[in-house]
Amino acid sequence: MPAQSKPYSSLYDTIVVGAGIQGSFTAYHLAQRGRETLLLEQFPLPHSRGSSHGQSRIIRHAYPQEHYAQMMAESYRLWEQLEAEAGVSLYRQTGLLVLGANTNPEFQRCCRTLVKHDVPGELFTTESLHRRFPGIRPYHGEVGVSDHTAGVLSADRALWAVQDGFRRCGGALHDGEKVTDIKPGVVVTVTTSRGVYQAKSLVITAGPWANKLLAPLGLLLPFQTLRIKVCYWKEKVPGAYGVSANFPCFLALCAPHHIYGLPSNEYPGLVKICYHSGRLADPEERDRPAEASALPDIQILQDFISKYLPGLVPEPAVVEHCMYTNTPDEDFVLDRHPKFRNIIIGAGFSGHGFKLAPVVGKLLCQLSVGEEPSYAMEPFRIHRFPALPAPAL
Ligand SMILES: Cc1cc2nc3c(=O)[nH]c(=O)nc-3n(C[C@H](O)[C@H](O)[C@H](O)COP(=O)(O)OP(=O)(O)OC[C@H]3O[C@@H](n4cnc5c(N)ncnc54)[C@H](O)[C@@H]3O)c2cc1C
Ligand SMILES: O=C(O)[C@@H]1CCCCN1
Repeated sequence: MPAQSKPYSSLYDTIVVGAGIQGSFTAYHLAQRGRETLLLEQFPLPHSRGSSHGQSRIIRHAYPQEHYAQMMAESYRLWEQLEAEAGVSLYRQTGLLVLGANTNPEFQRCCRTLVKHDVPGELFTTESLHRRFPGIRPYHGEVGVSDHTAGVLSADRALWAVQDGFRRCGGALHDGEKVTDIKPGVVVTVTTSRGVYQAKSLVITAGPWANKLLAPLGLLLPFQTLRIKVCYWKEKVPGAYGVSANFPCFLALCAPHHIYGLPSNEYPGLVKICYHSGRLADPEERDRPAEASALPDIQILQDFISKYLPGLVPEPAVVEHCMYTNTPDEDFVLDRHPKFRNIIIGAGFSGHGFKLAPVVGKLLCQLSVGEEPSYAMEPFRIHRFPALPAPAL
């Protein structure tokens, strides 16, 4: 049994299910407020089966949607606070370049939020873009806008730091302990592979497993769980696309799904470039071989690299895997269960939730303690989905 566990059937203030970045930050905020909190994780930590593992994630102010752009100032502050508390560096500033046609509405919305939030950056014409970033060829005459505040978060290290911070505030983290049953009530009863616990509120942050826990609670959210290929591409001249050469992160606004990249850093000589989509996959069978008709994501990336990034070898050198849990509008779900109001759901982070985890965790903590959330929650409500199945309870 973990050192900090309470006896069988102990009563906690809050139980958080899932120790990915969102559950870990939620638990950290709860413990910082002195709430007795239990964080349960099905796999031994660290693990690479969900969405929060790996070396790197982009952090940026450049968002087309105002509701995310306005959370970023606080998110940067909370990341900085965690770095100071943990005594580790989690963020490296690299800047980010958004590439698109100047008529692209998403590109224009990004430019507007950057101006509105006074984010330092520059606009690039097709010509000035190529002059400033000779490694990029704007193949279809794209223009660019940069966000100088953007950079890379060290994902694995961040996850460890927040879990460590949670424990230092007195929180109990049980890994290798799967939640198998949830009984709603004024006091929620949670059964796991090792015991039974009770809490006044429950937060479900189970990533791609969210619907597996929600279905027995009469709720199926319209999530698509996707397996994403995390591809690294070799530089023809080592370091040419590296952080030390001031190469930025980039986000190319391509149809139907964006392509994004991070400068070479974690694996020297290799640049991370991925497609912002993947094939449908159950997280329990993530690596089951694809059907012949599977998404041609690698070919799409090879084609992009040949056209736009001539200094890279257009063959992936390393391929890793990670899960997205997408909502139809790619906005998160941060809400109470429609029937069981002391059960809070944080899910559907749609491939862009890591940078916002400090604020997401704060909002889920506020919902679970019954406080008014610090931001307008409308974009994240469950009732935005029209055809929810009627709760079977
Ligand atoms: C390839 C890739 C690139 C990305 N790039 C970026 C980026 O650049 N910037 C950015 O901001 N975001 C990015 N994201 C998105 C970000 O990583 C995710 O939004 C975030 O990690 C989601 O975290 P989570 O805690 O919701 O899910 P997870 O990390 O999956 O955590 C859920 C946890 O719940 C546990 N769990 C599930 N069921 C149970 C159960 N029954 N009992 C106990 N535990 C359970 C799981 O084991 C898991 O550990 C990217 C994601 C991927 C996959
Ligand atoms: O959240 C981000 O910044 C990136 C953008 C591109 C897709 C993956 N996530």
